[in-house]
Amino acid sequence: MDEFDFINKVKPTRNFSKQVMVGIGDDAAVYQPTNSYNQVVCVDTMVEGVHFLKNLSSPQDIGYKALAVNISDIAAMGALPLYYLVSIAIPSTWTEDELIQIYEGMEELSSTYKMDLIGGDTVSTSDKLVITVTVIGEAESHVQTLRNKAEDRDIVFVTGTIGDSSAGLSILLEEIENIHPTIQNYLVNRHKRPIAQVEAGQIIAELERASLNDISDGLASELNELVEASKLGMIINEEHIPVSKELRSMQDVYDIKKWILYGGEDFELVGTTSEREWDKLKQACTDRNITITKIGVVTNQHHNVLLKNRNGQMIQLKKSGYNHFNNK
Ligand SMILES: Nc1ncnc2c1ncn2[C@@H]1O[C@H](COP(=O)(O)OP(=O)(O)OP(=O)(O)O)[C@@H](O)[C@H]1O
Ligand SMILES: Cc1ncc(C[n+]2csc(CCOP(=O)(O)O)c2C)c(N)n1
Ligand SMILES: [Mg+2]
Ligand SMILES: [Mg+2]
Ligand SMILES: [Mg+2]
Repeated sequence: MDEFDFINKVKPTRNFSKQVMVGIGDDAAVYQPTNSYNQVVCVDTMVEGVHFLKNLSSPQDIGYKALAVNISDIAAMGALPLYYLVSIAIPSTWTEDELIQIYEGMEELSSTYKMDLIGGDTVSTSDKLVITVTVIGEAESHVQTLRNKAEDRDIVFVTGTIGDSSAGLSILLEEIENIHPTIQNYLVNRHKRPIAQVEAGQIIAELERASLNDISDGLASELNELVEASKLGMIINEEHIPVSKELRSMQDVYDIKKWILYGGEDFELVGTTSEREWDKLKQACTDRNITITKIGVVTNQHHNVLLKNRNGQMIQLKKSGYNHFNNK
């Protein structure tokens, strides 16, 4: 494979945005930001063996997810994704065709948001494939859906359903078996092709005040990030955490609770807003067919995340979940 030839192959033939002055082909990309918008930038990396296994995910799925997880961070900032850059470290175990398919997976998702690929980097590596995606987005300058914006008595909410991705991973890794094929397909797809909650993020961005986070490391971990940043506490009602009918159907045989609380990679949004604004948020989401659920309340009485379980007992939800250097 030739480095320059490869770059030419992944170079887009056209840009959606007229604000891109220089895309792929020079030392850096140049784009003109929109007046009165803030630029919002994030980067997340996926590593073969850590975030995906080559024999269990297609190259398209890997590309799709590498971009989706970054769009999810942009959504959590109440912003819209515009541009992306891709850095890829390639070992000899990957063919050029497979690499092009990774880009096809990203292109499939980026075209739904009309995002432009404006740059990146291509290097060789000795062992595992590493893909790093940077996404640049924009939000109107008043938007501030930050982790430290929670206040006493806020409603804690979450979009979608929680735990599916992690259960899907357990199926992929053959940690569990004899699951009905329809349920398997649903859960594995939730793991391989997470849907970033951009539209929900846009609705939340228009509230007077909201704290927001996306769920990458697990619900317990992200809730703890919100309370740490806001210097408050939370009481979460376990029975109110939304769980898909597919995951629910497994509860008699498997411990679905560990997937729901600590699994991660749901890429749903979790946040808080005032009681008054909650009704408005719920209605706006319902109108757009977006699932959003109240799961608890913020309190200034302590600095922990407490979970009221099905027996009415309060337990502390620790910040455990996915941690690269200290897992489980
Ligand atoms: N190596 C690093 N150097 C500089 N900043 C970093 C580094 N790693 C993380 N950060 C910053 O730390 C903050 C938290 O990063 P983190 O990766 O935990 O968030 P996240 O992307 O929402 O979570 P996840 O990576 O699980 O999706 C972000 O502001 C991020 O830019
Ligand atoms: C093969 C394989 N083993 C384990 C996992 C689970 N996993 C990996 S990283 C992560 C948290 C988010 O990552 P980050 O914090 O880097 O954004 C999770 C839950 C997986 N996806 N694939
Ligand atoms: Mg990150
Ligand atoms: Mg995040
Ligand atoms: Mg992230």
